Amino acid sequence: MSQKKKNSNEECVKVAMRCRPISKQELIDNRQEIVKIDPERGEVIVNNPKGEGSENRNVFTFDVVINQKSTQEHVYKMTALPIVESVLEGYNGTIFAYGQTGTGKTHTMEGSNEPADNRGIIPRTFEHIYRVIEGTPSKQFLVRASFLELYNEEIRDLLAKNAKNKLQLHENPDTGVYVKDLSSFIIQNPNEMKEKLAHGRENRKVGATKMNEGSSRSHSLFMITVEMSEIRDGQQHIRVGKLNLVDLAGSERQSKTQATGERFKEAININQSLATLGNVISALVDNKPYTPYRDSKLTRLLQDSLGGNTKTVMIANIGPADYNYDETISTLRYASRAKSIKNRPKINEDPKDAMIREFQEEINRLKEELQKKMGSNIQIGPDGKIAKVVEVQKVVVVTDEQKLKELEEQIEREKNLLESTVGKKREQIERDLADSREQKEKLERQLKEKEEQVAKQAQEQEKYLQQIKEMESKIIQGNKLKETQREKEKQLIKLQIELEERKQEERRKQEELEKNNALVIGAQEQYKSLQEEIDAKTKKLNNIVERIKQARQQTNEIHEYRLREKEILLDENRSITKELKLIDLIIEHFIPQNEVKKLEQKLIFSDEDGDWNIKDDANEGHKISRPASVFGFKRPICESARMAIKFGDSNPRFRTDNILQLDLELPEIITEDFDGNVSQKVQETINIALNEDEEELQMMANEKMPIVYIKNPELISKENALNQPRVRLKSAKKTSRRPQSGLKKYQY
Ligand SMILES: Nc1ncnc2c1ncn2[C@@H]1O[C@H](COP(=O)(O)OP(=O)(O)OP(=O)(O)O)[C@@H](O)[C@H]1O
Repeated sequence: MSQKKKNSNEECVKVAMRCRPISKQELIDNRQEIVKIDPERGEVIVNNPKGEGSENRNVFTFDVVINQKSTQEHVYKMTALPIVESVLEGYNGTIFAYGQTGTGKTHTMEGSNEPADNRGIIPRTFEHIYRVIEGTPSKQFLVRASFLELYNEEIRDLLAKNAKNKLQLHENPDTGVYVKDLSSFIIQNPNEMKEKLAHGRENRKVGATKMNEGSSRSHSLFMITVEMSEIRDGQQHIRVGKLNLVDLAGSERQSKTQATGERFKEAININQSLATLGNVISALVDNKPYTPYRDSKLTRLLQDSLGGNTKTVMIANIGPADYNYDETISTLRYASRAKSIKNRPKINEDPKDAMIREFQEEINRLKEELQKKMGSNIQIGPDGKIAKVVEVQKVVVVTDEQKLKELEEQIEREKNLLESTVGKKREQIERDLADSREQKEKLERQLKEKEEQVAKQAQEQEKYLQQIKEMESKIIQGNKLKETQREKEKQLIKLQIELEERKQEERRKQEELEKNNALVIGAQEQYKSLQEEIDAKTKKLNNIVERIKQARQQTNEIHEYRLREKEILLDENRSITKELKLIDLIIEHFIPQNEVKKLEQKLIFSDEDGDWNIKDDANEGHKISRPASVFGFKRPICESARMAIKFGDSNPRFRTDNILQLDLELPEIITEDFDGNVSQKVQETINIALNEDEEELQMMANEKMPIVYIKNPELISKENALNQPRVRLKSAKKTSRRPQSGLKKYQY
C-alpha cells in the first residue's frame, strides 16, 4: 500500500537532494570531493575527511537524489513537475530550497535565462502552467502572482511601488496565514510572469559574503494562485490551486563567512529563522504536542506546507568539498528528518473568495447593462460585438435621406408643373416651395440630432465593450488544437509520476527493512548445523556491532556539531546583549524617564506580528478629544498658530484654510547640539558598557571610573554612596527643567 493511501489523503513531504559541482575556487584550493551519489538507489554517501575505515561513511537516502551533472530540466521533472500538475488540479503546493550558503539554492529555484537551459524551477513553472492552460479549453483560468521577501524578520512586498514598506502577517480561520496588503497581479502569459520575477529580484536583498558573491540575504517567496472554472453537470465548479516557490537564505557560520556589521545581523536573523524551521520539523517528526510555528515569520508563512494541507517538496542543496563536511552533514540530517513530516493535501473546491467568480459575475452584469441601454434587439455575441446598433444607424440614415430625396423630387415635379401652368398661381407655389424648404431644413436638423444620438450611443457601447473585453481577457482559456497534445502529455506525466512514486515508496520500505533487519536475529530461522547457526549469528552480530560503531560515531559528530552550534549561538547572544546594553544606556542616560514610562505604557506585544507595537489610542478609547474651534476660525487652532496669525506670518498653514501637506510644526528645542567631542568620562562609560559584562562594569567602577551609572544602587553601601557628592546632568537651557533620569548616579 502506498504511503499516500495509508491514512486517507495523508502524504509525506518529498525530499530531494542536489549536490552542486565543485567550484573553480575549490579546485584551485585543492579541495577533496567527499560526496558520492547513487541516483538509482536514492543514496548519498558523505565521507568524513577526518574519519577512518567504515566509520567515515555517512549514508543518507532520499526520494530523489540529483548529482553534479544533472540538468536543470531533469531537476524540474524530478521535483517540481508533479507539484505543479497538482496545483493545476486545485491543490496547494510548496517547493523550497534549503542549504548552506553558496550551494545552489537560487541556481535551483531561479537559475539564469542565458543560456536558456539554465532556467531554474520558477521560470519553468511559469511555462508549464500556461502550457497546461493552453491545452485545456474546457476550463477558464485566472492566474495571479505575488512576490515577497523576509529580511531580518520583516516582510516586504517585492512587487509593490514602495518595496520598503513592511507588511504584517494575519490569520484567517478559513484560508490560514496570509500577508495583509500584499500586492497581487493578474498575469496572462509566462513572459509577463517572468517580468514580475525580474522586477521583484531587483528589489531583493543580495549581498556578497566570503562564501558566495551574490548571496541571498533574505528568504524569498513567489506565490502563484491559479483559479479554474468549469461547467460540470450544468453547474459551475471552481477550484483554486496555490503554489509557493521558496528560495531560503543560506545557513552559514559567521566564522566562515566573516560577516560583520549589517551582514552579521542579517546572518543572525537568517540562522535564527532556519533554527526555528528545524525546531518545527523536529516537533512534527517527534509528534510533539506543540509545534513552534509562531517562533518566526518564516515558519508561519510555511505553516501549511509543513504538517498542513499542502503537497511539499524540499530540495536540500549541498556542496561536494571536504571543508563543508559539517554543514553538508547538518543539511542532510535536517532533510532526512523532514522526510517523515506528514501533510494532508486537499483540493480547494468552490472557495467563497474566488476572484474568477467575481470577474464572471461582473462581466455578466456589464453585458446585461449594455443590453438594457442599447435596446432589446441588441444581441451580444461571445466576442462582445454588437452589429445591430450599426444597422439601426444605417436604417435611420437611409430612411431620412430617402424621404428627403423623394420630397425634393416631388417639389421639383410640382415646381415644373406649376411653372408651366397659370402664372397667378405662381405666388402660391413659391410659398409652398418655401414651406417645403423649411420642412427640408427641419428634417435635416432632425437627422443631425439622430446622428449625434447614435454616435453617443455607439461611444457608450464602445466603453462597455472595452470594459467587458478587458475583463474577459484576464480570464484565459485554452485552445482546441492543443487539447490532444496536452492529453497525451498528461498521460505521460501521470505514468512518470506513478513510476517515480513507486520507486520512492520502495526505497523508503527498503530503508526501513534494512534498519529492522540489522536488529532482528532470526529466531525462527532453521539451521542445518550448529556451525551454520554460529556463522549466521556471528555475521548478524558483526552487523549490529558495525551499526553500533556507526551510531556512536554519528552521536559523537552530532555532539561536536551541537557544541559548535552552541558556541555560535553564544556568540550571537553576546552580540545581541551588547547591542541591548547600548540601547539601554542610551535610553537611561539620554531619554527622560517620564518619556520612557509613557512609551512603555503605550507598547503592546502583538502575537500576530511577534513584535512590539505602539498602541493605537483611538482603538483603546483614550484618544484626546479635539479642541473645539475658536470663534472666527475654521478649525481648531493652537496658541502658536494664533500668535503667528496675529504677527502676520504668511505661511499658508496659518491661514485657517484646510490645506493638505503642511510643514510640521516643530517643538521648541530644549537640548544643545552635540559639538563633536565626547568627553572622556562619557566615552569611557560607553566603552565599558559595550565591552564588558554587567558585573565587571560594577567592579571596575571602583578602580577606574570617576563616575559610574549602575542599575542596582542597593549593591553599594548606602553610607559610601551618601558620602559622595552627587553629579547631575546639565540642562541645555537655564529656563528648561533638568532632565530626569531613571538611574541613580553615584560618584566614587
Ligand atoms: N548545479 C550547479 N551547476 C552549476 N553551477 C552551480 C550549481 N549550483 C550552484 N552553482 C553556482 O554556484 C554559485 C552559488 O550558487 P547560488 O547563488 O545559487 O547559491 P545559494 O545557495 O543560493 O547561496 P546563498 O544562500 O548565499 O544565496 C553560483 O555562481 C551558481 O551559479
